Amino acid sequence: MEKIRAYELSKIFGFPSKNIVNVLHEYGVSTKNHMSALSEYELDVIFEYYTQKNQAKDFSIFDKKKEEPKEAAENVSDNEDFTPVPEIEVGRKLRTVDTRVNNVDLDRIDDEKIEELIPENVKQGDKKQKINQKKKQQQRQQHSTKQKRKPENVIKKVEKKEKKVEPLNVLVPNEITVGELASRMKKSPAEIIKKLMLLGIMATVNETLDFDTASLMVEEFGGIVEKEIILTDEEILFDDFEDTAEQLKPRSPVVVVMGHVDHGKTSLLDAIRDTNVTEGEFGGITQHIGAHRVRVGEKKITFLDTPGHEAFTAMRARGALVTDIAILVVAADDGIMPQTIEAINHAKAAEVSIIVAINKIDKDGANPDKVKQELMEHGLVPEEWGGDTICVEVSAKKRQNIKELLEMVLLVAEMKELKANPDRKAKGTVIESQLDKGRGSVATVLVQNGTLHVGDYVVAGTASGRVRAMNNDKGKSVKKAGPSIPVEILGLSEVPEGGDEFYVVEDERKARSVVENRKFQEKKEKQKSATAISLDNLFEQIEAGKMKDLNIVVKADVQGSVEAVKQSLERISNDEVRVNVIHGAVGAINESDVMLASASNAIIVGFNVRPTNGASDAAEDAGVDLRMYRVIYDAIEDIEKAMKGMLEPTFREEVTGHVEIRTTFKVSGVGTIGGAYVLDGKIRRDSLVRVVRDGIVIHEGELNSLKRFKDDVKEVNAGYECGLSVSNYNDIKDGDIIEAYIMAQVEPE
Ligand SMILES: Nc1nc2c(ncn2[C@@H]2O[C@H](COP(=O)(O)OP(=O)(O)OP(=O)(O)O)[C@@H](O)[C@H]2O)c(=O)[nH]1
Repeated sequence: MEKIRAYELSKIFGFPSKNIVNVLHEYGVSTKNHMSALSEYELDVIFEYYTQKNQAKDFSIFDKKKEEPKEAAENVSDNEDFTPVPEIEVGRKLRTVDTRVNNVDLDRIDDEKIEELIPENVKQGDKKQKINQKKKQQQRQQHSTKQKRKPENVIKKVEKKEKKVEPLNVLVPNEITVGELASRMKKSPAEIIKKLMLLGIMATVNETLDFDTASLMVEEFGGIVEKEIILTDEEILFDDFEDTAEQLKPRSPVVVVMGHVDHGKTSLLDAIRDTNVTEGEFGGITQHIGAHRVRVGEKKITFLDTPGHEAFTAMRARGALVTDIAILVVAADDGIMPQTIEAINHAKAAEVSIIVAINKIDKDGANPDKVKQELMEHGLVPEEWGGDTICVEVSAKKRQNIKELLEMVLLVAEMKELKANPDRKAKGTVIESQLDKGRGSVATVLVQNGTLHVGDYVVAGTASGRVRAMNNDKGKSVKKAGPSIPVEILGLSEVPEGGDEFYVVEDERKARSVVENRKFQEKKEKQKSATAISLDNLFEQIEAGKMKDLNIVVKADVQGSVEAVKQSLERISNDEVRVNVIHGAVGAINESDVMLASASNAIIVGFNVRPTNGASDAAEDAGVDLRMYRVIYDAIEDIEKAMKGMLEPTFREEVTGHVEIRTTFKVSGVGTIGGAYVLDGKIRRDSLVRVVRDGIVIHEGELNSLKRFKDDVKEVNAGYECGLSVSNYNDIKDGDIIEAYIMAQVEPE
């Protein structure tokens, strides 16, 4: 057991430690001072003492602010907030503790301890009684051992016992304060606090306990735990029951197309649509509603129309998990490119199955084997090479192998055993939405479970309303839509956001109040700064048990650094936190990186690279922590320190502005002078500077000179031209960006 010292206990109670020492002195323990570790017995004495003193009152003993009249204080309770104890003899007082109130647990202070405490003169009289009691007890025990041999007696005894100590059923919610738990357990908070202390948990009456700790307390006192489930209005309204195996029916897969720019995502989607039309599907041309369905034999596949991983991750960032399968398009003449890698990592982070479409095989330079080789390097091993990644060689342009690709999609879908229950109220995700002049709020929703009907009352984000009309992807008006079916719905009060979850609800009035409440909460959330993960709050989040994985996005100037950083970072995982590099690539930090980090609660670590302007803004909006380093060792050290709660951010750089070099000229004896233009913010003569070329930092240092026309100046603001030179660096070129920054002291929080 962890020992608690007198002063620690006094802190929990909120009064001077001398009070504790005084109480102990009063009860015959005289060797104690405020640093003394307290034995279990001494804790018993103190807790009983204060439990007794507060029996008649409420639990305000723990309310430090509550003031009692001063004159009520006596020597023991000097400066205490408590009702004073009547002045009676020590021996009697202890006996008072033992017997006065019926909820004091007599077993907890054993006879010997009481004996030790009772003064000799009092003991004399009591001793006989005690000995008699002991004898009687022994006799009773012997008697019962004899009886025990008969099984019927055993049963009787058990029954008797059960009748005697009725265990108390205690409702325990996910979180409960010590005070509330005590009242539910019909105990005093002091008793609970003491028990917690014996388990090494220091808690005050207002401290919140989690379900496990609270349950343990109930069990320790012989009670029975009943889990209390508190349903929110939304939970009651949305009726989120689990479907049984019999209710679940197969549903079609939902697919997204991703890949590098110009590798043929749009062409492939067009080709897929065409296959469908030429097969004579009724309804003709697909309307643009944000998603469409194609028929392959007896089955159907739902495609999301917006290609690219940005849209996909933006949706995931909002908590929406809509896709089952990602088709990764890789041009056979170009191979794996940066956005292909991004797409792979985005799909992996979302745990979506990947099928590779090796496109443009009709082209002369097409080399599908090279693509497969490169895929292997990124953890996707083609099936024909012994892995489990299906690769289909296609030509979107020539419409080659499109059907085979679709069949593979169905195959993967079949393996995933995608199911939903069509016989319940619909639930799904908003794919797209807009305000139409004539039709009002128009939203494309993907039904993910249940069936949506015209006339249903729907809540989507902060919008709600009755579905007035529904159109499918062929522009046809429909009355209902089941799982995996995208439909355009009219009738919502407002325009919901893409990625919003929608539910059909029964109680319209309640639904409106839920929506109102959501709007209010949303406002509050916006006011509250986002609690995204950062190195500064990492330790707190680990401590609070909120962090099990530390996700990191790594961007660096060269591939070698990406790999080195990845390996070194993953090696610093410890028992509490696993460090995962979810994406690593070469180049400036872009908005897509920030989106991935935001969706995966990751931090971004950059080596010799800078964020693009859009990325900096996006990171600030989303509360994503961007950390830039020049040396790998510094990054490892920072993250290690942050994991141990030892990071001391004393200085932090603050970018003051960006300057573009527009022309350069060499001056003998001085070096290269840049004719420049301040793009944003300002640059100061004493600024620290970084020379950035194509998003990569190529030099870091100080300014050598800063001039307007011929004059030296202290600073130049945005919109003005200037001349500058960088100390010890003469290689500045047209188009370079000079990032000016200062090191600002960070106030400790
Ligand atoms: N030869 C050949 N060209 C193709 C094929 N698929 C697409 N292309 C061409 O590649 C170019 C890019 O195709 P898109 O479908 O626009 O590519 P994307 O990936 O959607 O491009 P973004 O939307 O800009 O990211 C176009 O000129 C297409 O005609 C193919 O199978 N063979």
